[in-house]
Amino acid sequence: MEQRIGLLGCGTVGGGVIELMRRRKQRLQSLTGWEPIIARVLVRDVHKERSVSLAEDMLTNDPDVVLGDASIRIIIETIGGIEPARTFILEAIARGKHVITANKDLIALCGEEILEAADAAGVTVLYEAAVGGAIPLIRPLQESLTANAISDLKGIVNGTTNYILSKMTETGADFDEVLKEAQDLGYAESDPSSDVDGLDAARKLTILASIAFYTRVSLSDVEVTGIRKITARDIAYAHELGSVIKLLAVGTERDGALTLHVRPTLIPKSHPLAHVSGSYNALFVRGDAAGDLMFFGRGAGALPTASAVVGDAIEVLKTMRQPQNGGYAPHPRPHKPVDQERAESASHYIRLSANDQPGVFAKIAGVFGDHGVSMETVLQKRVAAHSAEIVIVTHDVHARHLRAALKQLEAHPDVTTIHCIMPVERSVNA
Ligand SMILES: NC(=O)C1=CN([C@@H]2O[C@H](COP(=O)(O)OP(=O)(O)OC[C@H]3O[C@@H](n4cnc5c(N)ncnc54)[C@H](OP(=O)(O)O)[C@@H]3O)[C@@H](O)[C@H]2O)C=CC1
Ligand SMILES: N[C@@H](CC=O)C(=O)O
Ligand code: NA
Repeated sequence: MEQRIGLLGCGTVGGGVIELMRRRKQRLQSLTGWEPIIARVLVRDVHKERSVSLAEDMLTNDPDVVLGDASIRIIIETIGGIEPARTFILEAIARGKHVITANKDLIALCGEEILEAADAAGVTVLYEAAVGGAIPLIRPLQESLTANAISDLKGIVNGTTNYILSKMTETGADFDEVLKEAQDLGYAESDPSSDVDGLDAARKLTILASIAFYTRVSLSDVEVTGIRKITARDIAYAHELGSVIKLLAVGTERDGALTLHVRPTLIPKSHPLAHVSGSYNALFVRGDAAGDLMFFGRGAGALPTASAVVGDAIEVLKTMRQPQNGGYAPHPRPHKPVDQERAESASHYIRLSANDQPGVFAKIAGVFGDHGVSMETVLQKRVAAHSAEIVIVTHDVHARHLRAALKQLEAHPDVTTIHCIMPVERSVNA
């Protein structure tokens, strides 16, 4: 029996969904007992060239044609952003349709509203593609691992920035040029500043942390630093220090309080996350019963993302008579305070420029010493007449002490600029 599906959006991900559903037509039928058909496709511009061939009468730019079609019981949303995606999804739910979405912006910001509406309407909303593209993360966290108290999430969850940093490291390529490549490959968001400024990763951490720590985390709870300030010089210094730079999303729970960060981080080359390159993503999870787990795979791109969307579609088709929600909202969850000050002490990388005169380094070292910050490694290079660039890797230091030392250095007459500050990840064997 046919099961008609409405697709909202037919760009990188939507095109991939159509292609993969065509490829797996027989399997979808035998697995679910339904014959799923993409019946209608909503786009902005019906005349635009598409990556997949579509019958003319499938395409529309009128949302009512899709949402108002009572024979369509499943909606797949691949438009992105908050509006009009939110309104379309809420309308679909109100009309009793199941929803699958790849939209992390929307789930991170309005997940509660959407999943409560779905719960009330008795329909299913799934969003495996929203975090980590092809990597199964949402379902393992909310099903296979729910018996655990999860204490740590740490990973690379943005393909665009990982592609940019990998290419800058491997080929010395220029930031703008590599960003353009990531856009051409379909990895970047429609506004790539979401990727570059760390917001996309923060949205994904919001979703992951809410599920993993069994609470409700807001996007504003996440401290975010993007990769704009990372230059070829930092990448070269990282190399000299036996490390690479990655944009890490980190969430921890200690004694019932959370810390949530997204920031560029120096990672030793011996660390497993150092080898996660290009559009690949990886997530390390620590549970009290399961111990340490590592998830790895393609985090962006048409077919990797479609893999997760179509996987969700199969789940919806299989369970259409037994709605089961995405697990993000339906039950009240304990409130857990976010306390970034509880972050454990960590080693830090600092690159600064200072006057190249006798005694200056001793003064800088003195400021660090006054705040209890001790140095593990120091690199110093003369970059121009009277100007030296100094890279300091500290021993483990609490953020409060480092902030105080840096504040004093910012005002120091011999320090011209503090270019870059990043935490340093310890080697797993350390
Ligand atoms: N690209 C990736 O690797 C991944 C993307 N995602 C998420 O998937 C979603 C889609 O991303 P992606 O496919 O890359 O985006 P694209 O920009 O490639 O595609 C967006 C599609 O939505 C359509 N659209 C945009 N605005 C409207 C509107 N107002 N009304 C109707 N249709 C509209 C566009 O129509 P038209 O074609 O006519 O312009 C286009 O077909 C986003 O939420 C993104 O975050 C998740 C994981 C990975
Ligand atoms: N822009 C995102 C796409 C997938 O979520 C990324 O680069 O990871
Ligand atoms: Na996923």
